[in-house]
Amino acid sequence: MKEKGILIVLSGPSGVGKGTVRKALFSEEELSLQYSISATTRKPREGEVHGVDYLFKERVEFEEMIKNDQLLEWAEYVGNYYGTPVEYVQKTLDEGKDVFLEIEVQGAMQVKKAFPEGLFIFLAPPSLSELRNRIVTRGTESEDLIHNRLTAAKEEIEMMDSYDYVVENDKVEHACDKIKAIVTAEHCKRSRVAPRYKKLLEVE
Ligand SMILES: Nc1ncnc2c1ncn2[C@@H]1O[C@H](COP(=O)(O)OP(=O)(O)OP(=O)(O)O)[C@@H](O)[C@H]1O
Ligand SMILES: Nc1nc2c(ncn2[C@@H]2O[C@H](COP(=O)(O)O)[C@@H](O)[C@H]2O)c(=O)[nH]1
Repeated sequence: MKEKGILIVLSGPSGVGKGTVRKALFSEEELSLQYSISATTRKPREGEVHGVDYLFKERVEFEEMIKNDQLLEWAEYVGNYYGTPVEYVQKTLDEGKDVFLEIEVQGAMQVKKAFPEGLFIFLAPPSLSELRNRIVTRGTESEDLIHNRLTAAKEEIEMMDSYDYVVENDKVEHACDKIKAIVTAEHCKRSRVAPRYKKLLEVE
């Protein structure tokens, strides 16, 4: 039977740099990660593309997905729904490929229940003032939404102990190198090489 891929979950407060670090990680060919595109009812930001950044849905469409059990997890975050389509995740893991989810904390905790064997990484900001600075500098959110996201951030940061690893995003390259090392080590830990050696020893 084919060895399953690893389900990698990256969480962290809005603006910490999850998307930026993810893009850096995906340029690392040796990791060969598959990105799970989330569904959301949030309106697209300038430059965001349906089917690339998100599957943009109306609320009724999203609620249909919930009703039809099409989501591995979902959460309401700062007034919008976000969720992970289950079919892609299941199919890709079964093909032996690693799947990468970039999701907030409530959803990550649901995934942990369904996939305790997943690899859970929390990306932390150097400080709350730097977090605020990053959301403001990105320029995608109104002052009200920045306030709401920072309020959610404080609750999210309190949950970081529930993750397997906490990585500080001080510099993108450093955070990326650390996550790469974590994923590589996880592969070594789960490697099928070990049973192969056991078989060799039987022959001896
Ligand atoms: N290490 C870093 N140092 C300085 N700026 C950073 C760093 N990482 C990301 N940024 C910047 O911070 C802003 C937010 O980054 P990004 O959009 O990747 O965050 P996010 O965690 O994916 O946010 P969200 O959850 O809201 O989608 C961007 O302008 C990005 O360029
Ligand atoms: N629980 C889930 N959270 C998700 C999913 N996709 C993205 N997210 C997280 O939502 C917030 C806000 O995202 P934004 O794009 O509006 O800034 C952020 O923390 C994302 O990581 C998902 O499928 N499920």
